[in-house]
Amino acid sequence: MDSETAIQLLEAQRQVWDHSYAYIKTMAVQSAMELDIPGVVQSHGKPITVGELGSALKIAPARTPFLARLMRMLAHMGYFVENLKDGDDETATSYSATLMCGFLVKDSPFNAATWFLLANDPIAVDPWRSFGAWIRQPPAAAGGGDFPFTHAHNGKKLYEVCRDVPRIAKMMNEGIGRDIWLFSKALMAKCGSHFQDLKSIVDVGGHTGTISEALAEAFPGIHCTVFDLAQVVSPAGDVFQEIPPADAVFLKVSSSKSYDAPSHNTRSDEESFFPHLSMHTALGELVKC
Ligand SMILES: C[S@@+](CC[C@H](N)C(=O)[O-])C[C@H]1O[C@@H](n2cnc3c(N)ncnc32)[C@H](O)[C@@H]1O
Repeated sequence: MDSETAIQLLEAQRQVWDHSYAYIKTMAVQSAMELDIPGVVQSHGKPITVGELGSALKIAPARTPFLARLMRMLAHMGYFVENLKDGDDETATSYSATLMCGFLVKDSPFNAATWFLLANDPIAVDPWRSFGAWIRQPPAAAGGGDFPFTHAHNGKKLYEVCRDVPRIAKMMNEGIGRDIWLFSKALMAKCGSHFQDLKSIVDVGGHTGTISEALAEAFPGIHCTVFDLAQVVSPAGDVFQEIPPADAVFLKVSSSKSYDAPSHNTRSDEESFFPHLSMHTALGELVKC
């Protein structure tokens, strides 16, 4: 083997190893949340050393080197800024919180813990586990509903699982609620003026009405209708049956793309796995910022 091939193979192997151990990042975030590390670092008010953090978390000194490794990992992932000290004493390294860290703080209005638990729940992970088995099966008869998700959940789509499993419904409602809170602030800050001439609007898949509340507060003249499924609001409806009349339909489009990347409105990966998202492309966007 020539040296160039050897180096290319080693690099390829490194990437495969990265993927083999990808779960470590997820587990590091989970451990940080369980220990409330983000809350302790943020409330400290200034960079906190690993030693101080260990004391605050009541961790035995013998275990502090493990805490140091966890903190280093979380810093590499973007949750903390690391301030290295000269010398070998890992416990003297200090850390301060980044914007990302705020999403893991318990009392934050945009805390992402529930979403994290949902994303790692067997309900979400099982479709991936059975993907190989599903894709080898002959396609189901026409009529829709043939997805890895439905295959893993006895033919049920995500919102049917939500309707039938209270634990998932609770996590979805809480997770979506926190997500919309932040989104509604960004929406009003970045494109609030798009709504000013409207007399009425219907928020399709509007959950419990957080966006409508923000709209009504900014533009008291707008009549907002929140339109969602029966397990979320009452009166309820199904977007595939009818949408109440209004000057405009508001529909937030989910995308896996970065907020900085140009949007080409293609089917996202999630859309293919979670059939409920197809309603987003079925109706298109009202507001493009
Ligand atoms: C991912 S949440 C999005 C909530 C909010 N619009 C946002 O942008 O954050 C999707 C919402 O669509 C609702 N939904 C799903 N299928 C629906 C349907 N067939 N008709 C009406 N609402 C639906 C769900 O109950 C949920 O509240």
